[in-house]
Amino acid sequence: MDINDIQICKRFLAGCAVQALIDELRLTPKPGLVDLNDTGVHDDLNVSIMMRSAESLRETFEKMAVVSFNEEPSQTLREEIAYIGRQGEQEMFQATGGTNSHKGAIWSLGLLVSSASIYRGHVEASQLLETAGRIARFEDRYVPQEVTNGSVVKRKYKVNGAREEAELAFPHIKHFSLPTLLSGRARGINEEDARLNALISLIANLDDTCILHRGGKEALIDAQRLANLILASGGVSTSEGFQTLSNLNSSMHTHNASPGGCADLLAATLFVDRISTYSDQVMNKKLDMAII
Ligand SMILES: CC(C)(COP(=O)(O)OP(=O)(O)OC[C@H]1O[C@@H](n2cnc3c(N)ncnc32)[C@H](O[C@H]2O[C@H](COP(=O)(O)OP(=O)(O)OP(=O)(O)O)[C@@H](O)[C@H]2O)[C@@H]1O)[C@@H](O)C(=O)NCCC(=O)NCCS
Ligand SMILES: Nc1ncnc2[nH]cnc12
Repeated sequence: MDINDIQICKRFLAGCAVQALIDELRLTPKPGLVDLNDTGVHDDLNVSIMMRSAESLRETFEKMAVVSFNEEPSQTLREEIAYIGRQGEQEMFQATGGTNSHKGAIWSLGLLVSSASIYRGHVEASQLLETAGRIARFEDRYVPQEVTNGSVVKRKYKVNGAREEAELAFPHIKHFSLPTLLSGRARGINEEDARLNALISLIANLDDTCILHRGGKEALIDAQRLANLILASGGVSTSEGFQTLSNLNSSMHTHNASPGGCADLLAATLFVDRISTYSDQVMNKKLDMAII
């Protein structure tokens, strides 16, 4: 098997993207979000709907990988991916019966799949993020001019949202969630807690338009304060950190708010981690290509 083969590369990258969505979904306990314990603040989503949504996106990510394979970032590529992404949004809505489960993830993971495919799957984290940012900065002339939850709160609260996060090459993944994940592992924390800490580092720092739209500024301030407290107490593995995680969950319920944007960026972080680990292993020739 050879990752330089376009068919293998598309299956590999789409497989990593869908797995990242499933890993995010299964991570438990997450504040306000759907997980294995409960549906958080969501009355129109649950684990099986979100699993269907994640699986429905496999073909979307495969198509994005195919058009990007060995290409250069360009406006044409950006518009091809956006077209495939809009079709993917329709697949998602069909799978969920009309609920928005993964719109932000189609955007962020789609750009990252495209970036990874440009390098045929062999790329380290910072270049993967930089190239995804370069693709995002090209204009999509066909983007629908619609009022979205994100566009409303971005104007109201003068914050950045999903588009700017990507155009800036995912600074919250680069500076917060990925280092938190890697340093947790290096300190010997179990994988679940390292991932939860990565999510908490996003909640502490990101202006999540999903929280702002549902709960307003107060919800975002409360979420960021409690998430910072968890990090200051040493993370979710400490008893104080775990208690504060429970307070953060209660606060999300009080505001009926959910960190959906942070969840998407956690999935994106897990994708970047998987691709860069794979790339390292190939470089060190530790990986048996036949097992991919
Ligand atoms: C550029 C786009 C991402 C569109 O962005 P915009 O901000 O205009 O649109 P939104 O509809 O608000 O979606 C953005 C979603 O991105 C996630 N997100 C939020 N904040 C951030 C952030 N700071 N950084 C990164 N990502 C962020 C978040 O997604 C999650 O939340 C979704 C649920 O949210 P919502 O629909 O608001 O749901 P509810 O609270 O339940 O509201 P109601 O149902 O009550 O109304 C969930 O999907 C999570 O994924 C934001 O929601 C890009 O999508 C775009 O260009 N779109 C145009 C169409 C297109 O071309 N698409 C193809 C692109 S490849
Ligand atoms: N686990 C989750 N729960 C609710 N919304 C989400 N958007 C992305 N992941 C989510």
